Amino acid sequence: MIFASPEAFRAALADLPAPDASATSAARARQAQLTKPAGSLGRLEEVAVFLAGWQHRERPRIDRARAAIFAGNHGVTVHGVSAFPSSVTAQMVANFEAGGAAINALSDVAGLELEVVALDLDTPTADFTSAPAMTEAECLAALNAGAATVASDLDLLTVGEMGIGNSTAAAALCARSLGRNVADWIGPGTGVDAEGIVRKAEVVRRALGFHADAPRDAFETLRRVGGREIAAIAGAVLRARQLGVPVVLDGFISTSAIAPLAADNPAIAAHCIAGHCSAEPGHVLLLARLGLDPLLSLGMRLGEGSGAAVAVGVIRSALAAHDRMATFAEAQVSAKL
Ligand SMILES: O=C(O)c1ccc[n+]([C@@H]2O[C@H](COP(=O)([O-])O)[C@@H](O)[C@H]2O)c1
Ligand SMILES: Cc1cc2nc[nH]c2cc1C
Repeated sequence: MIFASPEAFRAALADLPAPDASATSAARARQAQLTKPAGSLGRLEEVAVFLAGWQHRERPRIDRARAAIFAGNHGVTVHGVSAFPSSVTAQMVANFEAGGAAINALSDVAGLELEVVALDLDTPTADFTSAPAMTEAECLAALNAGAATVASDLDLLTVGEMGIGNSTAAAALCARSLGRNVADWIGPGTGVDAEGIVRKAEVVRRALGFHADAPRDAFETLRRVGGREIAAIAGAVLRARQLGVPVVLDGFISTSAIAPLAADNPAIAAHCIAGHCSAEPGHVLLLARLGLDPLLSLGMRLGEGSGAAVAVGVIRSALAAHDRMATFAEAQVSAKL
């Protein structure tokens, strides 16, 4: 067990490593010498410098990268909060294993090792409108399942999830961690209609009321209104930070996993890139609160790490330019007047 107790998780969250300042400045200096007007590769330049800092090298690379996809089931689905039945979670895990899902195609193209972790699908979390979603032991197990997917030799980790009903858990996590009106965090998820959206908001309001007097730290919030796959993402992101592995986040649900962590330590998102901005309406608000500027905005709202995988193509382009371009001196190109 990497996080042996809730206290060990809290201690890790309180003690986040910083990026390597000398690798960051070496990469920035290299960018200034490459054969292009300063800043002309825009965000690609920032991505290369960002990865240099977290990978501790002037020329970051992606030799080994993993897409970790976590699946969990949710007791809150008894309230009719999803357009699909809970059985789809296990069916989609089988589809991931058979190679037929979007993430299979997209992780392959992006050069990512795909690791699918199904978390106790036969035992949904408790209905969090009337009980904590998980016991302490269950939440700890999920955090550790996430942490276990992070190897120290990974150059990059992308995270994703599959869990019918989890857009309601994500909304509850955001509302409890970050405030705002509950309705701001509610959206169609897999495609519920207007009545479904009203129902989801009512469920989240009830859950916030039920847990109002409970402790508000990250572990308790994940345990009370999160889910196993969401806690696993939180554990993976925190473990990646400890090991110096940069992370690409996916959509609203993946990103919601770090909302409670950010409430305790706002620096948690510093090693994360937002791969994309999902069409789920809360995502744009959540990214702004975390200080994350998404790389892509393609109207995607699938989950399962799909947007993060597509963003890896852009990240690879950023690193290829940073690594392979000639400097003004090498190419004998005249510098700016
Ligand atoms: O991540 C997103 O932005 C996202 C937006 C909408 C839906 N999803 C996926 O849809 C499922 C959650 O939707 P729902 O309606 O069952 O709460 C879950 O399996 C997610 O992967 C994911
Ligand atoms: C079919 C299907 C695929 C998914 N992938 C991630 N969430 C999903 C939800 C559904 C319903």
